[in-house]
Amino acid sequence: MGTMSSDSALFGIDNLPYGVFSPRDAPDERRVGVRLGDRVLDAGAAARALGSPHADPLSAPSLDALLAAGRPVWRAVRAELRSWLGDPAHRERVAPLLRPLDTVTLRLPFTVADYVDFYSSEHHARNVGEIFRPGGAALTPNWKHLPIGYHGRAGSVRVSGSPVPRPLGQRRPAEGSATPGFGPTQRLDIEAEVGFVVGTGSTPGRPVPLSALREHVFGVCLLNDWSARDIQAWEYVPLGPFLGKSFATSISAWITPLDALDAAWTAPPPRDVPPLPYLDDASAPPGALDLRLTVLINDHPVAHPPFATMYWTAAQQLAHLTINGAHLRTGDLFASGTVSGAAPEERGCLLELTWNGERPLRLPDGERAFLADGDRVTLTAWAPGPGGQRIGLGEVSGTVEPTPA
Ligand SMILES: O=C(O)/C=C/C(=O)CC(=O)CC(=O)O
Ligand SMILES: [Ca+2]
Ligand SMILES: [Mg+2]
Repeated sequence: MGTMSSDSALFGIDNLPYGVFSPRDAPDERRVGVRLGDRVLDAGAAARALGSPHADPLSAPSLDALLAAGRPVWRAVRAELRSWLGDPAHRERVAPLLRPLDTVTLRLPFTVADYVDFYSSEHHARNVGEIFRPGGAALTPNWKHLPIGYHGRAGSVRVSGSPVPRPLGQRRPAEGSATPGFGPTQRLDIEAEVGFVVGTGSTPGRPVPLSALREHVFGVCLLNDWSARDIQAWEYVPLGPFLGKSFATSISAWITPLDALDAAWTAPPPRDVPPLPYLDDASAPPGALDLRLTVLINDHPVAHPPFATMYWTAAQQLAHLTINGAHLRTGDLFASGTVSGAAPEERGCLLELTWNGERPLRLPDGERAFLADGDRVTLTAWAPGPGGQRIGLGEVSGTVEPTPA
């Protein structure tokens, strides 16, 4: 485990992210857990021991019931957890229900309903435009009018620590050949992103306004949208990413409730093109989140993407996702898009960091244009919390395995 994630200062009483764990000696069980420092509270057992009215959702084998319960319950449960874990009066009953993190296995914490991936970093979009469409406009004409996205494959979302086999696929025919290349991807990449987890669904036909974000979104996770650039570059015209991004998407095991991120809201970049009214956040409260990401390859930091620089916010993404009448369901996951800042060391994928392989990264264990088999990629992040503390967002990691024989 990375040293940052074991820093108990990042997971204090003002954080309390949710996950699902199996005790090491009972791998088939699934229990809702709440992280405090380097320990995990068996939340269902605590709720039963302390006579909580919310013992049912907390005793479920996933976060699904808690997500569906809605914001008043999310807030009530958080207040209870703060009291159980912070008030000395409860210490004796709660202490035996806190387990060291290294005695549990963390699981995918909720059932992923629909998965959407946005493309909301202007820096990323400009860089990728220059790399993939040289000579064309870096931004497509629609870019500043709507948050571009694509529907991904919910079933390929996996929890941190799950291996990522190198995908197989077609690539552009070699010069002078009429037949596409085929084989394990030669350009396996990462995309450092933030995922938003929907709790409360919405009504079909009723768009969700910007102001309703917090009624629907329960919390955030870290997300790595593993991408095969050679497969993607050949397949994606005209309908967009397909097999180049549907083989694996990894999320962190801990879902940080939005209620833990109150101190992290900040103003998004200036909107130089006024958006249509349903996307216009000029008079809305600050809609960007100040999350500081780090990308590590084999524990070596390679980038520090700043989430606050994203052009389109989560509220705008949700408003756009539903403007045609599409509705939200509990467990929907929407990802921010690759987080890239203005500076070269703030870029959230290897495609940009190495400029499509032209300028390989120098790591302690050799040069990397794209990922090698055996590489372990980790994303971590923190956010400002109350009183100058830091709120840890945990980590999402995955190790690249060779294509199965
Ligand atoms: O501009 C393109 O052709 C491709 C862009 C991406 O691959 C980025 C993507 O998946 C969305 C994102 O994560 O920002
Ligand atoms: Ca992506
Ligand atoms: Mg994906």
